[in-house]
Amino acid sequence: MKQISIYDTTLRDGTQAEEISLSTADKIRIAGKLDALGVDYIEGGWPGSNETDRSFFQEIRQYDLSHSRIAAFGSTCNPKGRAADDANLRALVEAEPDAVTLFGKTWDLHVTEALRVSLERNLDIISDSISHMCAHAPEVFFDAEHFFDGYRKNPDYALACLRHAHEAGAKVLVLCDTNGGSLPFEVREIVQTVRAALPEAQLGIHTHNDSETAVANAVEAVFAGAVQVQGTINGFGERCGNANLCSIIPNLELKSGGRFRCLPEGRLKLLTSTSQFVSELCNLRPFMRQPYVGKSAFAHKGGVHVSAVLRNPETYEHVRPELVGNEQRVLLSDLSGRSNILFMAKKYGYALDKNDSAVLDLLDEVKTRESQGYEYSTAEASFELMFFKAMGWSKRYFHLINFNVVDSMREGFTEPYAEATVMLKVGGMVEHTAATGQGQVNALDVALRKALTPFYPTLGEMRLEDFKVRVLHGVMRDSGGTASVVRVLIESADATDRWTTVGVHYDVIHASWQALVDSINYKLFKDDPKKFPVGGKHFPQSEPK
Ligand SMILES: CC(=O)SCCNC(=O)CCNC(=O)[C@H](O)C(C)(C)COP(=O)(O)OP(=O)(O)OC[C@H]1O[C@@H](n2cnc3c(N)ncnc32)[C@H](O)[C@@H]1OP(=O)(O)O
Ligand SMILES: CC(=O)C(=O)O
Repeated sequence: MKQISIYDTTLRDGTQAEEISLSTADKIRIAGKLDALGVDYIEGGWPGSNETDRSFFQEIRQYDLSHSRIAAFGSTCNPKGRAADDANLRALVEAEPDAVTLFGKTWDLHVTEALRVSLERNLDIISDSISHMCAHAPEVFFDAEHFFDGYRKNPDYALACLRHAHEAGAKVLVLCDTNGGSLPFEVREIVQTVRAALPEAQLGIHTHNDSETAVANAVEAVFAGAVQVQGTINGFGERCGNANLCSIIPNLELKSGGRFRCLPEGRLKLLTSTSQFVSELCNLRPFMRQPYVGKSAFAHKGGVHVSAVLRNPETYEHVRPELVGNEQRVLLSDLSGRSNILFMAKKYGYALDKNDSAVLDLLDEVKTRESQGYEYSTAEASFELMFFKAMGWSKRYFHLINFNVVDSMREGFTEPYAEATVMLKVGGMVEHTAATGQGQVNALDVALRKALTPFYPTLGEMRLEDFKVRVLHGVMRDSGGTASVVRVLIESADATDRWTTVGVHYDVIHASWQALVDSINYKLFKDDPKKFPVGGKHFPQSEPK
């Protein structure tokens, strides 16, 4: 089995993405996760560029990384001077990394148009910069910027640049598809040609995703002989992004017939949590449809798929989700069949029969409600309540007597004023509370919890995390009128769980009320020690976790 060196550039090229900006503290935390994942190199940034990157290299020295080596990035020296006097190269040395990666021009167009020097002078810049850096850093890699474009236009010159870097001491020559315009067949051919021209050199690959082929290009390069892959977690990076390591690593480890290994034994299963952690710190919502690590990567919605997957996961899953730390999910919707209900039942601890009337009734209810605008693939907590009700759970934690919400503007105030009153019956007592809030829904939420918390103190731990309203243009109110229906999705959380509930109505306040009530009922239900067994004819197989 051949070991492929994984070089992560999330902290450098990843931060060149339009919406990403990381502090030194963020970078340190991500570096810790990458080390735990077991990437070989973590490129921390460009010390000659800014204070955040400089301080990253200072701080990271205080940590004992278990596996990864820290790399610093920069350009070859300024064309007007020599490497020994170059401020950018000095900053790289002062950063004291384990490895330095220098990028240099290999496309003649860039030499004459961007650097504005002769082709000869650029070769001298490469040799001078690499040999200077080799004298000051433990390892030096050469990122051959625009190599594939350069090779297509002027192959002899592009190869001459590589040769100069190699002879000056670069350990790996990394072929970069900087503009992301290459296709896999070209990458394979060019990597093979370079290997034949420089048989003694080690090659790496660094691809961008402008043609949506960055992952395929990197994989092709490895099959053609590249030993190092540069990429980022989640494919974050300049323009359309870099090659996504969350796809490249499992592709190589799981699909090459055992030819390649990228991570230390047992680390592949950390991939999904690493991907989520990096998205979170970059303040980006994880991309659901991301292969391998996305929430939808192993989510089955169509009844035909679910039925087959329950019999044998291989029928609709290219790899087992556990291998990359992900999980199989089954979604409920109007495309569901009885198998979807059976899957959820099993998850909640019930072994039901496909012909059980409760299964048919639940499926019917899901389909009817979905046609009215409810959406259970996201709002699983609302479905869970519906499921347990069908299983015989009849406890009501509270009864609504009435609620009122007002929204008004008052003289002398610039912000609207929202107030809610709620009257409930809880355990035989009538509770009447009022609250103000930032908007009507917030006022309602506060009043509801104020009424209930004395009876159910754990509600104090619950937070409202997200509130989404969507107008459903295709769904009209029952009266046949022209007003559209709105769907409200509320995401709530406590210290251990996160759950989503749904409400649908032509009035946004009523839709919100439904979702709020489900959210509170779900919290009380999940914390209720008396919920099993629920009685009736459907007893759980075992208590679900
Ligand atoms: C393909 C890549 O992703 S490479 C990485 C790109 N990332 C970044 O650019 C982020 C960090 N960059 C920076 O902080 C700044 O651009 C700095 C500090 C590096 C330079 O800033 P400035 O000196 O103000 O120059 P500016 O950014 O306007 O232009 C880039 C300079 O680098 C030079 N340059 C570009 N590539 C190279 C190279 N391989 N070798 C030497 N010089 C180079 C350009 O010719 C230009 O210099 P000039 O204006 O003297 O002709
Ligand atoms: C070096 C680099 O980031 C590139 O060529 O894309």
